[in-house]
Amino acid sequence: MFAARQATSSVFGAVQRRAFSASAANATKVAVLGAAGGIGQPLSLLLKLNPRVSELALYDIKGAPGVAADISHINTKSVVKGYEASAEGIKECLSGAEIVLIPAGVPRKPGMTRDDLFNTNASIVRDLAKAAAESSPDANILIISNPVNSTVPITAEVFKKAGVYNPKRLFGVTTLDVVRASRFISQLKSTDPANENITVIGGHSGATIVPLLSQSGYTLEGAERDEYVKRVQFGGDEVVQAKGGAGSATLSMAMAGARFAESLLKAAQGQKGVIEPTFVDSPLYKDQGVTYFASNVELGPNGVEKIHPVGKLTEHEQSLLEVCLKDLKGNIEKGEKFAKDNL
Ligand SMILES: NC(=O)C1=CN([C@@H]2O[C@H](COP(=O)(O)OP(=O)(O)OC[C@H]3O[C@@H](n4cnc5c(N)ncnc54)[C@H](O)[C@@H]3O)[C@@H](O)[C@H]2O)C=CC1
Ligand SMILES: O=C([O-])CC(=O)C(=O)O
Repeated sequence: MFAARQATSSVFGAVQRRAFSASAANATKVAVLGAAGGIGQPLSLLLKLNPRVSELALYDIKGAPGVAADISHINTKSVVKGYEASAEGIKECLSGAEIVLIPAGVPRKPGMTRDDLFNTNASIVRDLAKAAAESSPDANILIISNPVNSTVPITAEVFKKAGVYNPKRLFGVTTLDVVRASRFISQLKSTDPANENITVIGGHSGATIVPLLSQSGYTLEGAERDEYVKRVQFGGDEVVQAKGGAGSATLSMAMAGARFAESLLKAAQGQKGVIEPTFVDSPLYKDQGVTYFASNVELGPNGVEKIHPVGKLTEHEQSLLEVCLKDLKGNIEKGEKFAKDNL
C-alpha cells in the first residue's frame, strides 16, 4: 500500500494525499476503452493507484481481462474488472461510469501525421462513442485517440444523434502538450518542471498546438523561441522517431491522461479552482467557424464549469494562433463531415 500510494503522490502531488480519506465517500467508476494498448496499460495502472477511483473497468478488442487480472493484484482498494470484446462486454464496462477514457486506435509510424490516422481511428472512435452514448450518456468522455482535433467532433456528433450530447462533458485530452511545454521550458530556464504550468491553447497536432510562454512570464527570442515552439508543437514526432516504428508516446501520455482524470475527479468531488487546458466545444472562436478549441477550462461537478478566454498574447503568439485557427477549422470540419456521411 505504501509503495503504491507513494508512487501516486509523486505523480500528482500533496493534494492527492489529503484526498485519501475523503475518497471513501466517493464511489467512482472509471472506464478505459483500449485498455490493453501502449497507453491503455500504464494509464490503467496509474488509475489503479488513484484513491479517488473505486472501480476500474477495462475494455479492449483483445487482452483487457489479462491486463485487469494483473492490475487487480495491486494492493489499493479499487475493484478492477476486464471485459471481453462483445456488445454485452462494452455495455457492462461503460454502465455507471463517471469517466470514460478512450485511447483506442492505431498510433503513428515515422513519416505519418496524426491526420493520417483518421481513416482508421475515425470509425473506431465513432463505434466506441456510440456505445458510450447508449450505456454511459452522462459520463465525462475523454478522447485520447488521434487525430483529437477530428475525433472529438465525431464523438460530439454521435452524442447529438443519440440525443444525449452534453458539451460540458466531452474533452479532448491535450494535457501532454502542457506537460511537454512545461518540461521543455524548465530545461531552458533550469527551473523545477513540477512548478511549471505553461498554458497551451488550440488543438493537438503540429501548428494547432500554441504554447503561451508570455502568460507564465517568460520571454524567448529569435531562434531559441522558434526552436522551443517547434519542439512543443512536434514533441509527438520526437517520440515517434525515437521509437522507430514501434508507436508513439505511451508512458508520458498515460501520465497526462491520468492527471486529467485526476483533475476531473477532484473537481467532481468538490475541489474548487481546478483548471486544465483541454479541447472542448468552445465559444471562443465560433465566430470564425472554429467550434472546438483548447484553452484553460475550469472543471466542476458538471464537467466544464468555465471556459477561460485566451487572454493577452504577444504579437508572435497571435501569429501562431492565426495559423492554428485555420488548420483547426479544417480538422474539425473533416470530423463533422465523416460523422455526417457515416452515422
Ligand atoms: N491525445 C494525445 O495526446 C495522444 C494520443 N495518442 C493516440 O492514442 C491512440 C492509442 O495509442 P497507443 O496506445 O500507443 O496505441 P496501441 O496500438 O498500443 O493501443 C491501442 C489499443 O486500442 C485497441 N483497440 C483498437 N480498436 C479498438 C476498439 N474498437 N475497441 C477497443 N479497443 C480497441 C487495440 O487493441 C490496442 O490495444 C493513438 O491513436 C495515438 O495516436 C497517443 C499519444 C498522445
Ligand atoms: O504524436 C503522436 O502521434 C502521439 C501524440 O499525439 C503525441 O505524442 O502528442
